[in-house]
Amino acid sequence: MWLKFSKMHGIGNDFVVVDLVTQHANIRPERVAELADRNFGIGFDQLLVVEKPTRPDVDFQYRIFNADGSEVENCGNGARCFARFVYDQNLTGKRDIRVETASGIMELHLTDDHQVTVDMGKPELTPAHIPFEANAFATEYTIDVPEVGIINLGAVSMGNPHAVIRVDDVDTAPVESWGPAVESCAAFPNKVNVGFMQIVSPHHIRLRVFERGSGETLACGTGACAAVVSGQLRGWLSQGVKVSLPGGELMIDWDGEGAVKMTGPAERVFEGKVNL
Ligand SMILES: N[C@@H](CCC[C@H](N)C(=O)O)C(=O)O
Repeated sequence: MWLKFSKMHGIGNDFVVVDLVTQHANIRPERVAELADRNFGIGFDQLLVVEKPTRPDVDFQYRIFNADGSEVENCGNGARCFARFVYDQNLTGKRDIRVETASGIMELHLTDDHQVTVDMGKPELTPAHIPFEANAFATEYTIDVPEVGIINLGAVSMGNPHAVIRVDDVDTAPVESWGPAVESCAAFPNKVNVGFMQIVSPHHIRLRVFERGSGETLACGTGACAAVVSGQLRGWLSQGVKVSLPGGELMIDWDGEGAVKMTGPAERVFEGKVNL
């Protein structure tokens, strides 16, 4: 069955977005992986699915599939595109939208200046909840990664798991080699997204992210939030941080205790029809 979709991106992290409120389909992981292929499919980092909510206090259910077909808990850049999509497609008239994800409730706000601010919720730092193999919380952990060696990292969940590694220069960071090795190391039983963070100043970082299930992307919203949380906890950053990613910039605000706020753009590229 042919379904309408929108191709969108949030600073280069690109998505196919499908409305399953007014259309019907079963999502099959192997079909998602075929469509994500940049030569033989449409090409995308994640497939975002809009569904009816399962509870009365939210507007939609938001489901996320990585390029390898795995369903995951959260996607920050996707959340901004989700808000733009449901508003532009007239699925809602609200500019403040509540969605349920596999990791909890998110609040999305379409601003007057064509940006989207997302309340990403509180970061989860308890190792067992990330999940990460450690006896107790620490702002920094030292682990031995096969093929890499002993490295220091921060571990944070923004609904999905992130490792944050500080580097001197993101341009020369070993993203292609360390990324997959850390992603699949035993310390993260559900695998992990791997961020490489360069501190420019207490209010500015540069970041590259090797995403679990998708590889390096031009931007990762949850990765930007995790990097800022980790950088603040490790004493390198102050509240209110500009994050420069290969595809553009995000503003991340965290008061050190509560929810993380992320602000950035969301763009529609084209529309099409696909057989899911
Ligand atoms: N691009 C996303 C994150 C998508 C999910 C991630 N690859 C995972 O497996 O957790 C973002 O902008 O946050």
